[in-house]
Amino acid sequence: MSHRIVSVSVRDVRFPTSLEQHGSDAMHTDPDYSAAYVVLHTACGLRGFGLTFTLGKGTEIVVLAVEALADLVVGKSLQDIVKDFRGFYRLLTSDGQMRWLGPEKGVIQLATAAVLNAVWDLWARAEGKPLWKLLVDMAPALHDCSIKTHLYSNIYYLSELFFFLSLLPEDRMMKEGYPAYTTSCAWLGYSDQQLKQLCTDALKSGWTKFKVKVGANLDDDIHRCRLIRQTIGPNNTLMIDANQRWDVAEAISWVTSLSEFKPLWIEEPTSPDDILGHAAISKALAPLGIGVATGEQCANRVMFKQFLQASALQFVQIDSCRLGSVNENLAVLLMAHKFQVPVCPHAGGVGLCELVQHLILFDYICVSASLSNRMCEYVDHLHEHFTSPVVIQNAHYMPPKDPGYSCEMLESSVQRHQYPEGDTWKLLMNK
Ligand SMILES: C[C@H](O)[C@@H](O)[C@@H](O)[C@H](O)C(=O)O
Ligand SMILES: [Mg+2]
Repeated sequence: MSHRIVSVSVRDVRFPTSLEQHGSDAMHTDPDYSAAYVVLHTACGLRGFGLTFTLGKGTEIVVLAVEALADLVVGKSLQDIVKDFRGFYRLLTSDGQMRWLGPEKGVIQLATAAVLNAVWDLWARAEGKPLWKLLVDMAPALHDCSIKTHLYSNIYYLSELFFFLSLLPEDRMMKEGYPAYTTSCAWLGYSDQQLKQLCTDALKSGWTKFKVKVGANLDDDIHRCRLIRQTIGPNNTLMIDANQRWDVAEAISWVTSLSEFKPLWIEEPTSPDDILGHAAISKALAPLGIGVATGEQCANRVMFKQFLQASALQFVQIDSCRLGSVNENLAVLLMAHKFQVPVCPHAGGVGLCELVQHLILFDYICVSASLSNRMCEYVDHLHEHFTSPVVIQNAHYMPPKDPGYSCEMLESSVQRHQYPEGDTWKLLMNK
């Protein structure tokens, strides 16, 4: 069957999460978790679903960017795309006029991710497999999907690495799942009472690794980290996340002041583009046993290449929507493996957990073959809007079984939350 793409639809779907301060951090104080939600329609009726994660008003710009890319997709058949997937990636990212907007960063890259996520979903559905399984079954052939440009020369030939892929049996993942940590107990806007209650509940459900937002006020951070450390005890894992709030020297002194709470990592301590700044922070914090994690705003593989080359991060946080979909994430997984730096994906938002679980399963089964110092982020928000929501058991992601990339939303949810015409928004605007 040809699976020719006959149309692309994209919708602006927003959830008013800022009302209860879900998702709040030192830089994003009123986040409404949102998605530019893409559906590819094929001549034979099969559909592919994709999205990119955004916040509130930003969504309308990403939607326009997806519409601008749609012409490059309509008329193509899935078979032709996957036969030369690398070429298709380059077609989307190298349009002579739209490339000026990035290249491969910002709004246009988020839009590329939404479209390509939908293509991968379509492919997995056409094969009748969950995406992670499609990737595992074709591991050596993935060479043709990954992005090689700008990775060559001083690092290695990406192609070489594909010959050294491991292939662990899937049984362990099917039985135990992939280890996760939770961020949704400790958003910056939550009260002490909320923090304590959510951590206590999470401990009862088997969570052992917790991330706390910091960066707005040092006294408040000391107070909140103390409260959480006391609640979770000395042996559970704590991470802290500043969402780019500091400059380099400030980051070092602030985190040093929080070192008594024994965080495993400081996430996004400074500008996400400041690679050498991250290297300086990494060096200064290493004696304290605190690593640097970053990636949720790392725009592309070339940035990751330099972070790795400069020893500027100790935890790679890939993102299923910030990078150019599976294609670019594959390149980053392989580079992280080459540098022996653990990958701990960024998730949460709306749909990011659903998407990235596929990539980290592939990483474990085919690339890293290790769980050492590795875990995938989880937040407990908005899963009820998906047709195949993530399954968490005892703080582990259980491998998805349904065909596709798990980001199809319930049509009723999309309609209710579409901005501005959905009922949720009409009600809020009339208040
Ligand atoms: C605005 C968002 O909630 C961010 O705070 C969030 O993605 C965060 O950085 C995270 O690591 O989960
Ligand atoms: Mg973060």
